[in-house]
Amino acid sequence: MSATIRLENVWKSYGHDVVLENLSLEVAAGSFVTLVGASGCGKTTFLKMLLGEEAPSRGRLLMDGAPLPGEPGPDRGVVFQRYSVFPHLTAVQNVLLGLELADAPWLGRLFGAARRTARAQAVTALESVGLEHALDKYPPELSGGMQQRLAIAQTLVKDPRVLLLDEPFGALDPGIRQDMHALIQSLWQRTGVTVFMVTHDLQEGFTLGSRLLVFDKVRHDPHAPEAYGAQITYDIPLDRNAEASP
Ligand SMILES: Nc1ncnc2c1ncn2[C@@H]1O[C@H](COP(=O)(O)OP(=O)(O)OP(=O)(O)O)[C@@H](O)[C@H]1O
Repeated sequence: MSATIRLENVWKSYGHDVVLENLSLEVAAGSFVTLVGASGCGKTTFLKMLLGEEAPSRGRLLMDGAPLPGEPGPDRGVVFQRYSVFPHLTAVQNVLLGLELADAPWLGRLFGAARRTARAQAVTALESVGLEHALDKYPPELSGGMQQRLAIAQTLVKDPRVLLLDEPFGALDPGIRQDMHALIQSLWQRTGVTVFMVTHDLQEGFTLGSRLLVFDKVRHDPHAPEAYGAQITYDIPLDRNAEASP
């Protein structure tokens, strides 16, 4: 089940440095929101707040009407541009670890039948991203695109309600990117998860999602560049039957 996200007058500052100012937004469950904006305007900070890694300085963040948990949890999955996977674990062990940490957070291990079930889930997740032939390979033996597929499987296996993607394809070659676009869209259509994806590629932003948000700093004080933060300057519904239906 995917989640509705609501921001009410959200501000984020680091000390005196205002990064994001007064964001208000309602995102329907099952939306695919792409985020674009100049470097340093706070897109990653926005994702970190949704993840629960950063708290808003002011305002409220709600998931399905309830305050968003103040720490990361399995209901919100994240994939970064790089380094999301553990190099010393095989593909299947990487995915299994995510499940073990979610289900047995203190021990970090499952045993017996629970472990066998978790392993089967991990294999299914790897199959869903096209890595069925690489179950026992280590990340350094995988291409960049395959590593990102692994990172996506590691996140999807926990059946998140919100998927946060921070330039997940930014480091990949154009041909591989096309394959990844097809993959992420089919996963979105199949699961109906609510997606937020940061990208530097405007075309990617326009073609992948169901809604495009542009972040920009519109207020400037030349004597105090840190006094104002970025706002959402464009909120564009894209021509794609809005939400995915799971
Ligand atoms: N933990 C932190 N402490 C202090 N300042 C921070 C912290 N994290 C981010 N910032 C500042 O917040 C601003 C926004 O950073 P953020 O990474 O969110 O931007 P971005 O839009 O994702 O940039 P890019 O597109 O280059 O990845 C930057 O000025 C950054 O220096």
